[in-house]
Amino acid sequence: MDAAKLSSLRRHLASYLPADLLDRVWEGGFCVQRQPSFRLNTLRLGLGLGPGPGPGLRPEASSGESRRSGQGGGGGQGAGAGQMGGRGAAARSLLGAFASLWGGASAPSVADAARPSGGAEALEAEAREVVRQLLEGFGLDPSTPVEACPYLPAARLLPAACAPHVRVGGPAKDLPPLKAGSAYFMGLSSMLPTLALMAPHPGAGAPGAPAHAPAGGGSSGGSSRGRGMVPRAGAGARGGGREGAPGLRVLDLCAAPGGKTALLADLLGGAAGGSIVAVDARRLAPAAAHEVQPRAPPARTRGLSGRQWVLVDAPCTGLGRLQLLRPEDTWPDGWDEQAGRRAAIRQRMLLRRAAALVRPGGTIVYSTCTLDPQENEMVVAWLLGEVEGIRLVEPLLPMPMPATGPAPGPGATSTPPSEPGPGADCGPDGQAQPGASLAKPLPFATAPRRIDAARATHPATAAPPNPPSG
Ligand SMILES: C[S@@+](CC[C@H](N)C(=O)[O-])C[C@H]1O[C@@H](n2cnc3c(N)ncnc32)[C@H](O)[C@@H]1O
Repeated sequence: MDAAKLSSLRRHLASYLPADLLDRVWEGGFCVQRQPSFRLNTLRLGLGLGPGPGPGLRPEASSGESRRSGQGGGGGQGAGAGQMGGRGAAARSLLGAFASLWGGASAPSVADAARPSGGAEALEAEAREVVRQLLEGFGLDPSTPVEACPYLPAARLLPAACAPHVRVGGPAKDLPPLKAGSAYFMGLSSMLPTLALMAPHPGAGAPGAPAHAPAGGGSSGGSSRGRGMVPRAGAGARGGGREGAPGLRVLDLCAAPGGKTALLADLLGGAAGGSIVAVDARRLAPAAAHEVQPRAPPARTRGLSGRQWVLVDAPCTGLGRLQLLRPEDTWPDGWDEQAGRRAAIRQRMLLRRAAALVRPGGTIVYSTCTLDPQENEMVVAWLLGEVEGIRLVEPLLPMPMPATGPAPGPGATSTPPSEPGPGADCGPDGQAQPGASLAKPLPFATAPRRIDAARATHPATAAPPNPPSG
């Protein structure tokens, strides 16, 4: 990138990032090799395992792994969990809820119940073997402790020492588990959009409460009588599982290359009557659309049929990735001053389409991997002004939601940018930042916004303006 473009990129970032954060983003992007500790914080990676018989790698210790309890205290050891401060108890109970909802040790999920006998053990053994091969491949002691991921039972948090080995396009891709497709690397922030689909939100009623607030009900948040997509902590315990999952139909509107689709399939693998339809403008061989059916339907279906989620993991300028780049990386060569504006037009088109497709009572999650408010807050504010009967809800995530950027514009029916949720503060790629202050929240690169469709008022079917090419 030439000097003129670099300075215009810096001016652009300075228009919405606080100066100290801008410095950190900038340094992280271009001088990362001189700041290895920062890089290590932002590259605390989860290891997803697939394909497997189900989502059930329990967050329990296996040989060489740190032990974690399931319910409640289970969240105490995860990324950033040590910096929960006054929010610690809430965070622990939330993480406990996530763990129990998704197959944690104390509460088998629907998928756990459906898994063929021996499946969990087989997957556990596979996880150990994958971890061993990766650590060996990185030249580390294969008995190095590896933590379970509190948000996804079928994942592991690799030790920070692995970070230098797993950069995009780095040598790790040639290690056997990755070549064989039995594992993939995923930044924790990449899990957030999927978690946001499933997370409860403040004001979510008890199971059995009305599915959603009345149409046009104004802001959500604490006053909402709506119901989260998953039960609250403790609900759906043993023998129950994910009450929100049965009958779920998920449309993954921007699916390629498929990281979040795979995560969704992991998490919903055993849900009765559920399906994921994943589409993308990019053509993937042999076809552009894939339907993923649950692997093993459970014996019985619990209520809440026909729930619908739409995930819009939109194409964007990707400025959040600055943090992850090394000087030799060529990106963001494609960036120019109009890139955000062009991306926003396409994002609006996609969100409008999602709003037309989602059923009343359904949920849209919108996410990007950019820091630019014109592609984030402003796009969501636009949709809220454009479509009646939808509202923004703040999912309770085990990692905080973004709290920066301009408030939504006039006409928006939304909550203001949220306080960070329980958990640790986050860096620009959404990773936990040990030692960062909760009083000064940082933005996410991947910043999922969840929009609930309360009633059947859809935008006109007329297509929005064509997005510019490129
Ligand atoms: C950020 S990527 C999605 C990443 C993906 N969700 C994952 O987790 O692997 C955005 C995707 O949107 C796709 N896209 C762009 N315009 C689109 C459109 N009009 N309809 C559907 N997909 C589109 C791009 O091809 C790209 O694959």
